[in-house]
Amino acid sequence: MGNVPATVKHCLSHEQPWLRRWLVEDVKSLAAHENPEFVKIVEVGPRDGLQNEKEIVPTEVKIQLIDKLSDTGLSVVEATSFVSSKWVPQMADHTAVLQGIQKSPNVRYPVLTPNMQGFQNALAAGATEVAVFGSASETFSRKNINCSIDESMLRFEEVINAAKDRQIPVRGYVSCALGCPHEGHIDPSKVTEVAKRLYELGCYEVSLGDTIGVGTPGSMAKMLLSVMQEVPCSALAVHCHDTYGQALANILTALQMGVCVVDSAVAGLGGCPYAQGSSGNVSTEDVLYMLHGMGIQTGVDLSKVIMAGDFICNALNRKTNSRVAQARGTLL
Ligand SMILES: CC(C)(COP(=O)([O-])OP(=O)([O-])OC[C@H]1O[C@@H](n2cnc3c(N)ncnc32)[C@H](O)[C@@H]1OP(=O)([O-])[O-])[C@@H](O)C(=O)NCCC(=O)NCCSC(=O)C[C@@](C)(O)CC(=O)[O-]
Repeated sequence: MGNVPATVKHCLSHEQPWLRRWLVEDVKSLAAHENPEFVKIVEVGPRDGLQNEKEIVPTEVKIQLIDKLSDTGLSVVEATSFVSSKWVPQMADHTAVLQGIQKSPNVRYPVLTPNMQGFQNALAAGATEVAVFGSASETFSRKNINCSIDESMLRFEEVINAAKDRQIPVRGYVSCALGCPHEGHIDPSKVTEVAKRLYELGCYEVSLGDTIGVGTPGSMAKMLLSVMQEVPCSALAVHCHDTYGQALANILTALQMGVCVVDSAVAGLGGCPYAQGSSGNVSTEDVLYMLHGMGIQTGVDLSKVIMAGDFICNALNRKTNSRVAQARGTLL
């Protein structure tokens, strides 16, 4: 058991028979996953990072932010949301943003589409990749997208089928994967069920969201162990908010379990409009610093991301949430 990740040892110490059986069978392949060589970063700052801003951010600022991020080596920059402007006024300029950016051939620009109306608007604006977003919590689903989990799956199925016809890749999100602002604890089996449904409907990647940043390496490991029984690890991403300061530890746990895709936001911007009290996403700068320090490649230039972070923080008149950006110049 010498090579077994610490998180797994911790789980073993809990003596759960199902977990023990699973671990005995699979622990070798799990250990072999330690430290992936390459991690794909999905930059969600322009969408998840800005959607909760009280003051409307000028469209030109959003465009400049995305253009700066496109020049950092990032391969995915989530650009905006085709949701109702009554629900999320900050994303009302989705079409202007998507059409105003300088699209780099090396970068993909997914946009959120909760239903067919959003999908059609996104297509008309020139979107070439979309994302549907579900939840493992019934209450959060109703508050966020105004329908039950089952109803959301019917909407997503329509979007995914329409996207398949046009060969448009669809990413899926599962919110509240480690806790819900309304229901509290969410059972890993519920996360697994929703993730599996999204994957089986045709999402090429399912991002597991700690929407309110309450997870710990313990709950992340338990949740992933459950989800990985139904969805291949290669199709999973983690999306951590940093409310309780656990995001990097949770990401490290996911990496040790074989996850190779991490969502993050430049300058640690963010928060969900339907998850009061949740703080920003883990900052891209801090994730990059950790990954590069572990010898993991990302293809992303940290100093350029820091500059993009400076730009948006100046525009918002805000101090960065990135610890790496704060430390720069004092320690390096
Ligand atoms: C999903 C809806 C649209 C349903 O909203 P609804 O009100 O239930 O929709 P409806 O079908 O009943 O239609 C009502 C009105 O909305 C319009 N409408 C209907 N659909 C659209 C659309 N796509 N775009 C623009 N308008 C739309 C529709 O045209 C109609 O307009 P009206 O006739 O009243 O003038 C709404 O609830 C909504 O926009 N919610 C916002 C959800 C959101 O953006 N949440 C934040 C992102 S999720 C997140 O941050 C979590 C994540 C992904 O980051 C991961 C994590 O951290 O966990």
